[in-house]
Amino acid sequence: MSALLEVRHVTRRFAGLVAVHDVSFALAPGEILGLIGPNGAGKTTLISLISGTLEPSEGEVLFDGQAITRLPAFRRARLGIGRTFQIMRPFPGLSVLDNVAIGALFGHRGGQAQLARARAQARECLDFVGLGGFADQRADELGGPGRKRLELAKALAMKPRLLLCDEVMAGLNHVEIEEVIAVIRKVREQGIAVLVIEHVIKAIRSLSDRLLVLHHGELIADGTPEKVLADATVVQAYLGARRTR
Ligand SMILES: Nc1ncnc2c1ncn2[C@@H]1O[C@H](COP(=O)(O)OP(=O)(O)OP(=O)(O)O)[C@@H](O)[C@H]1O
Repeated sequence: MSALLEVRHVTRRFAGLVAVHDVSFALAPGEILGLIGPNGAGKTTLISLISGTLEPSEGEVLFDGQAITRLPAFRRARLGIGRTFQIMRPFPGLSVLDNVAIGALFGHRGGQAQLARARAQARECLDFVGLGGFADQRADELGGPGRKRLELAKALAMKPRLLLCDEVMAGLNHVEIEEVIAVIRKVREQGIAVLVIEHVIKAIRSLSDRLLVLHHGELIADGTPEKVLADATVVQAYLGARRTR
């Protein structure tokens, strides 16, 4: 199957620091790709280079065969790239529903033109992630697990073809993690490609079709979870220092 996303020899420097160095990979429609690596390895930077909140210093990003390397984030969102943020900042005074409706208004292909329709679409997304019962609550009244789901619902409301998830399971308990895994699997069943950054190894192992490992900004492994998690370089660089929860 041809790639939906292609990252070609992408490098990103911040002054003297090379956060991402010569990274290349491709992602097919409906594929779930896990991205792991130690703190500071460059994972969030890589997602930002794909979503457009950062531009690469070198290299190219292609979406559906089109170069998007220099497109601003809102244009990429309209092409169908949605993301969640590690640091969650819902609009605090707005309801949970309206936080998601904003995504529906500004998302894929210009989004829904009218607020009523955007709200209807937002309601579907809240049901999809299991937050339907919280629609009318203020967003800042949600607890941590609810905010993670809200991030997912906001990204899904933009009707993405590619969903970038930045640590949507961090801080969740085992039951909550299983619930989020089920949501991401349902997302994939709709043919949406998913790139997931996660430190919870057990979750990423069961969820991912393929795993990438970043270390000091370099891609040190790309393959099936079984192969990658048994790789001696990966064990030494990352897993050795962690408990595989
Ligand atoms: N805007 C920035 N300006 C300067 N340095 C940055 C910036 N963003 C990230 N960095 C640096 O780039 C490196 C990679 O950071 P990044 O946040 O991408 O890592 P990460 O793998 O997502 O880490 P974590 O698992 O802790 O979230 C780090 O050394 C970080 O300090």
